[in-house]
Amino acid sequence: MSEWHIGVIGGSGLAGGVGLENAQEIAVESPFGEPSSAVTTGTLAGVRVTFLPRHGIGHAIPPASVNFRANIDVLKRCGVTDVIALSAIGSLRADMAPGQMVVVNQFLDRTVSRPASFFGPGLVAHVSLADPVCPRLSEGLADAVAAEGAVVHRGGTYVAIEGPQFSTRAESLLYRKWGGDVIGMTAMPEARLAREAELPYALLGMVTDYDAWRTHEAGVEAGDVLAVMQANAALAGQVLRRFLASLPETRPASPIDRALDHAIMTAKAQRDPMLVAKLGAVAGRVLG
Ligand SMILES: CSC[C@H]1O[C@H](OP(=O)(O)O)[C@H](O)[C@@H]1O
Ligand SMILES: Nc1ncnc2[nH]cnc12
Repeated sequence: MSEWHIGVIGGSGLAGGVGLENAQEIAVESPFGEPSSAVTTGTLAGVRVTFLPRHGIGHAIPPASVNFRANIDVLKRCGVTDVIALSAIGSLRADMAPGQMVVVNQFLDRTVSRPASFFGPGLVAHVSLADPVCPRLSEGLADAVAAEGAVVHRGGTYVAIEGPQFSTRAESLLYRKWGGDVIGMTAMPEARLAREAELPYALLGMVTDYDAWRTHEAGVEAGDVLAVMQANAALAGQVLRRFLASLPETRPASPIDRALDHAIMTAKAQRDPMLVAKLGAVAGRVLG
């Protein structure tokens, strides 16, 4: 068995899992509350994989109610070393067409109501988010998509909206002016929290629609998104399997494994012991 342990967060249309071998369902508790569901852990292409459906079983959890902290905490507790997030995304560009894949590398965060950090009063930390995704996971995923014969865009800026409504045409046009390439409702604060938990994170987005900026066309409907996702779910599984098969046996260290090295500001004597205890999985490496 390789040293990698990949956490896979499955988005819309992907709650059914990724076909793990020797799969076992485990309900893992988190001090941050209820995760979206129990995790399923098993192997794929000889690599340990732990799967979590972002919106819960049967897509019962809307984007703003996903407990992103609990989800990331639970993956960390399971011993995951790296996270691959799979998402349905709208396109803000003519050349990113439905059915194509985008390996996202930047974010514009417009979410407003979600706890976006594991840290807080009594334990202050500031991680760097300049480069919010892991380059080696991203490159490996993009190579796997290309090897499957699908169109892949290597990089793209994801606008994270609060939802649950899709955007107005004016918002969609504004996000294009801001430099947004794709749009979704879930990658933030997921990516922020993965970084705080020192988990390298990559986001494979499957383009399902053109959002609302093409003013001569009808706006996006959830049914359209799900139809494209259903058509692409098998491809997502094949890409994942190929990506896992491409991983070397040994996992070289990543700088993201040590994202908290210089992040914690609060003096030892001033730290809130309750919060320190809660952060055992996420930040135990640096909290001692
Ligand atoms: C079903 S359309 C909107 C829904 O799809 C995306 O979810 P995910 O990122 O989990 O695949 C989008 O962000 C919305 O939550
Ligand atoms: N156009 C869109 N806006 C927000 N989230 C989405 N998920 C898929 N398509 C989307």
